[in-house]
Amino acid sequence: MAPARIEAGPLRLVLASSSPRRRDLLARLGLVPDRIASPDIDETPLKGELPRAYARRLAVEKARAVAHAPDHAPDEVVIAGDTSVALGRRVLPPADTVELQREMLRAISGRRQMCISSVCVIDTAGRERVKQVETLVIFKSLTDQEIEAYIASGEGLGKAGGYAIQGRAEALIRRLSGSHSGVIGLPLYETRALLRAASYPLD
Ligand SMILES: Cc1cn([C@H]2C[C@H](O)[C@@H](COP(=O)(O)OP(=O)(O)OP(=O)(O)O)O2)c(=O)[nH]c1=O
Repeated sequence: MAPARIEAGPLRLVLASSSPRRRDLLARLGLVPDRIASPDIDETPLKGELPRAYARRLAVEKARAVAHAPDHAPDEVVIAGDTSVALGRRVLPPADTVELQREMLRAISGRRQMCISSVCVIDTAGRERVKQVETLVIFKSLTDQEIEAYIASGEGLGKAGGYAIQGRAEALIRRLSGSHSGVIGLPLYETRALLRAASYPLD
């Protein structure tokens, strides 16, 4: 008698992110995570760490933190991301205060900045795959009045670089080249490719 074939059950998707934006971006791929986990990792850049390496490391560490946690199940595919804003060699931190936000908006005004978005997917065999996309963002030269009006909107507070492209900031952006979804938090093209490579069913 032929041995019974063990059918693999459906895979479960775990979003390793506390960001509601990443959940919304997954929805644009028709996906609803089976579980959402908040990775608790130290996001301090290493000494001398450049923005690309930083964004990549954070996406991987967030995914690993969830994939290696005791409540991780063998049928779970884990996805995590990181979005960092780089001005030259400098990673711009989240705008935790209005003062810091003002300082960053002045610094990025009229200058080229790179939004680096990394995605890491860990499949059920524990294999890690990472993709990174860089998006060039150039704001117009901002007047003090424009900066204060933007700050007063409250939109960019807490966000990397002090702005959120998904709101009114886009009206101040002269040029964007790369991945719009990547700037918000999860580049859809790369995310789809990584999930497919991890055998997660996607059209
Ligand atoms: C530049 C930019 C950043 N952001 C946000 C997304 C994130 O809050 C932040 C980047 O921080 P992340 O560390 O990538 O994400 P997070 O801290 O929100 O969530 P988690 O670590 O749990 O996955 O900047 C925007 O929403 N829009 C933008 O245009």
